Amino acid sequence: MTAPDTAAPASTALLALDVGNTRLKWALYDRPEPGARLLAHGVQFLENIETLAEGDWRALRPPRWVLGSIVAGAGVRQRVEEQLELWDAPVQWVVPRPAEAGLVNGYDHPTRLGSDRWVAMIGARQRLLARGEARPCVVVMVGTAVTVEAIDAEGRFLGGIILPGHGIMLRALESGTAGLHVPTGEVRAFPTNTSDALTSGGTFAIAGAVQRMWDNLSRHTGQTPVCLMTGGAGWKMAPHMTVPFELVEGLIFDGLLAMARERFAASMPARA
Ligand SMILES: Nc1ncnc2c1ncn2[C@@H]1O[C@H](COP(=O)(O)OP(=O)(O)OP(=O)(O)O)[C@@H](O)[C@H]1O
Ligand SMILES: CC(C)(CO)[C@@H](O)C(=O)NCCC(=O)O
Ligand SMILES: [K+]
Repeated sequence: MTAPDTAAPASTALLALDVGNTRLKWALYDRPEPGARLLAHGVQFLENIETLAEGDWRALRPPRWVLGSIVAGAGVRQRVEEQLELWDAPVQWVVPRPAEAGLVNGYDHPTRLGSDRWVAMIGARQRLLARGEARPCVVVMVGTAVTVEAIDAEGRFLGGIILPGHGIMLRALESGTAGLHVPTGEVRAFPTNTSDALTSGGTFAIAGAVQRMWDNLSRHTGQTPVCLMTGGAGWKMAPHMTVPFELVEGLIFDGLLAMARERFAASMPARA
């Protein structure tokens, strides 16, 4: 049986959420699969989540599905879910699995891996496969915290590192020492003042960590890895990286779309 042409089309929109340590990022797509059209997107500090339903989300096309990554705690999750009551769509929060969307999870306890890390890696793997490059890959996310992951050519997540983001590093130094309270400086090869020394130190710590994981993965696989870097502060790191890399926007959203295809595409109305 086919529905009459005159019936209003059911929404096939997907709301994708990336609830980080500091901010919530959201994106509304016209359908739940890679290549979907982006209808609207935005970002809100976690303190301001309460404004979403009455504000940014008020006039949106109602999503049929909501799929999210969240690394913030239960309190934040509860507050996001309250805003989502605006629509009927139930929310699915990603919990990392032993394997999904072409990626195998090598974590000792797969569900303890941060969902943002899992989703970004799925996004990275899909991106490489889409262009026929099944190569080892280093995935870098630069945000409140920094993560650097290693994936082999077969799509096995071998392991990764977590380090403080640039902001946390500098705040830790400020609060842990007596005399370090200075404005942001410049990245210099040989810093000669405190501001430059701090800013360069944080930047080199991140660039050096990426170099180290890239070396580990090269040695382990005997191949030259691809390095994909994402996150709001990725562009700040870009001039200072020591391995070849690509800056890619929204790996988390790429990953959420790939997962949405596996979870929801079967319940999409057939296209004419
Ligand atoms: N020069 C810099 N180099 C690298 N990182 C920086 C620099 N300046 C700021 N940052 C980092 O960028 C972060 C902001 O990045 P981003 O916008 O991705 O974070 P966020 O969305 O707030 O994080 P989350 O996703 O964890 O909520 C800051 O917390 C800080 O640690
Ligand atoms: C490491 C962060 C904070 C990065 O956002 C997040 O992925 C997280 O809280 N992870 C849980 C611990 C883990 O990934 O081992
Ligand atoms: K994040």
